Order: sequence, then C-alpha cells, then structure tokens
Amino acid sequence: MTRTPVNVTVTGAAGQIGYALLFRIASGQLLGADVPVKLRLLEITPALKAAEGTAMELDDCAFPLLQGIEISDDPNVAFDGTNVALLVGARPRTKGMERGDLLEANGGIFKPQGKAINDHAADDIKVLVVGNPANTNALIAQAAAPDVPAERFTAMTRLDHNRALTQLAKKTGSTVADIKRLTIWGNHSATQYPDIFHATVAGKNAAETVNDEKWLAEEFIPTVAKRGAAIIEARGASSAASAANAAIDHVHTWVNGTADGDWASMGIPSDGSYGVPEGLISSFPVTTKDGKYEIVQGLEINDFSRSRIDASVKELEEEREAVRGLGLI
Ligand SMILES: NC(=O)C1=CN([C@@H]2O[C@H](COP(=O)(O)OP(=O)(O)OC[C@H]3O[C@@H](n4cnc5c(N)ncnc54)[C@H](O)[C@@H]3O)[C@@H](O)[C@H]2O)C=CC1
Ligand SMILES: O=C([O-])CC(=O)C(=O)O
Repeated sequence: MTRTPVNVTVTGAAGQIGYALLFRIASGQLLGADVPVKLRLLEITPALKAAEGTAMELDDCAFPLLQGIEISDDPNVAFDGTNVALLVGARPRTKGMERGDLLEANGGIFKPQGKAINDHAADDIKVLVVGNPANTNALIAQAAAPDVPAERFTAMTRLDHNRALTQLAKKTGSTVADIKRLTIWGNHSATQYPDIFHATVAGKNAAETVNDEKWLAEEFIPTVAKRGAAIIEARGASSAASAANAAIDHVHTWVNGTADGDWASMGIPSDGSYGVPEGLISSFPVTTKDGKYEIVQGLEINDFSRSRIDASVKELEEEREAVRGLGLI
C-alpha cells in the first residue's frame, strides 16, 4: 500500500456512537476501500480504559487499512496532524439542566477542542460535529479555530436526511435509491425542516407524487424531526448505529462527492444563501466535489417551506446569542 494514511480523530470514542463508528472507519467505509487510516481516540480520563478495550478489538479485526491507533485524553495530542475530526463526545442534557447550562457545559468541551484543532491539525482538516447541540457546538469549535478556514467546520444533519429518505420511500412505495434531492434545512433539533418540494421519486416531483399536505405537515415532518426522541423512547438509549452510519455518509460524501443530479444535507456555515444569516451553522442542500461543498442555489422556496426554515433558523440565532452571551464565541 503506497498511500499515506489519513489521520482520523474520533472524540467520545468509548461512547455508544464511537463503538458503532470506529470499526467502519477502520474497514475503509469512511474514506474509501483503498485509503489507509490511522485512528486517534480522544476520551476523558475515566473512559480511557474503555477506549483501550475498543482499540484491542480493533486490533483483533486485523483491518488491512488500519495503520495505527493512538488513545489520549489530551486534545493537543489527539488532534496533532489530524486530517478528519469527528467530534462525537459531548455533554448530554441531564435532569434539571437548562439549555444555557447545556451550552455552557459543551462550551467547556468544544472550545478547547477547537483550539487544539487550530494549533495542531493538518492544513486540510475537515471537522464534523455530531455531539449535540451539534450546530452550535460546531460554531463554538469554529470560533476557537481562527486559523482554520471556517467552512471546514460542519454539523451533522445527515441522520435527519436519511430518516426522511426512508419515510418518503415508505409513503410512496418506492426505495430510498429512487429518491433524490431531498433537503434538511436548519438545526439538528425538533425545529429542523425536511423539504420534499425539490425532491424526486423515480424522477417525478416528490411533493406532487405525495399530493398530501396534511401528511407532510402532520406526519412526515414531525416523524423525522422527533425521530431521535422516538428512538430513545423505544431503545432506552439514543440512536447510535444510525448516527454512526450518518457520520460515515457525511464525511464520505464530503470527500468523495455527490452523485450527478443529487445532493446531500450538511450543517455548514451560511454564506447568507436563502436568507439564512451569514455565519450560522445551518443545514443546506449541498453538492460536493474534490473535497469541497457548495450550497445548491436557485431553489424556489414556497410559503410552506419559508416559515419552517425561518423557525429553525430563529432557533439557531437564539443559540448563537446564548453562546455569545457566555463568551464562547
Ligand atoms: N447529530 C446527530 O444526528 C446526533 C447526535 N448525537 C449526539 O452524539 C453525542 C454522542 O452520543 P453517544 O455516543 O450516544 O453518547 P455516549 O454518552 O455513549 O458517549 C459519549 C462519550 O463522549 C465522551 N466524552 C465526554 N466529554 C468528552 C471530551 N471532553 N472529550 C472526549 N470525549 C468526551 C464520554 O466519556 C463518552 O464516552 C451526544 O451528544 C448525542 O446527543 C446522537 C445521535 C445523533
Ligand atoms: O437526542 C439525541 O441525543 C439523539 C439525536 O440527536 C438524534 O437521534 O437525532
């Protein structure tokens, strides 16, 4: 194998998403079946032993593409020379915790990680934030990394995108492979807006094919937007394998490109497109090529969509104000 290995850092490596993610990265599903990887696992000190156990299992898989594993509780070590950073570890909301407390607790994680990325990561670093609240955690990390191009900080809405694909496929009696150009707009939260007005099912407009605004407003959108809570209710734990799968999809798409005639959803810094205030990390339809993404331009946004996009963007603005007030950005 002649290619230089790509350094991939995963934070929260001993957590449930970490366990579902690391083996897939090591097997080549993140970057490609011909791309060797070195894994860096970042955990908090009490979870280092568990991370070591996962590393032992990774060794035991004898993945031909896996060229090394390093484990650390120091972000300066874990992000040293890293090319792809998957920021999964985050502080979950616990009983009695207000939103401000949650943002502050996550600021204590994502600000130092952003700084470590700024100071130590490779020049081509790409960052995906999975840990919630993902969009605003991405904003915090980005603000702490002024030397890294802002567009390298992204947040995950691909799980929402994938959830929406399946719901639409079920409704239309098609398969997910028949569906193209679906979009998640806004925040990875219950205000997100899954948009099928530009989507196609087997080449035909999805909204026209469905032709059922009541289903759209009362079933499809709430099912997708509240799916995370439904999984917690059913499983007694939040989505893990599907979240890891979406993280793989997000980075694979970013690095390897979207298919002709299709797009994906990514939480990315707004350039002001579609009236989303510049700098907010909000989900958009994007095409990707040569490791870069571009927002799909020129889509007509009807009133139904406009009010929902605006509501989610308003929530993102409020989160941005809150972290600004806490001095985190
Ligand atoms: N954007 C999305 O679509 C989704 C996001 N999530 C979020 O992903 C995050 C992780 O989920 P799980 O793996 O299920 O949680 P988990 O609780 O099983 O694992 C989190 C891990 O992060 C570690 N951690 C905490 N602080 C850290 C720090 N400063 N540095 C490194 N590691 C640290 C913990 O020790 C723990 O091992 C949560 O915030 C969850 O809400 C989950 C599903 C979907
Ligand atoms: O709420 C959570 O921790 C899980 C989550 O983001 C999701 O499943 O979309």
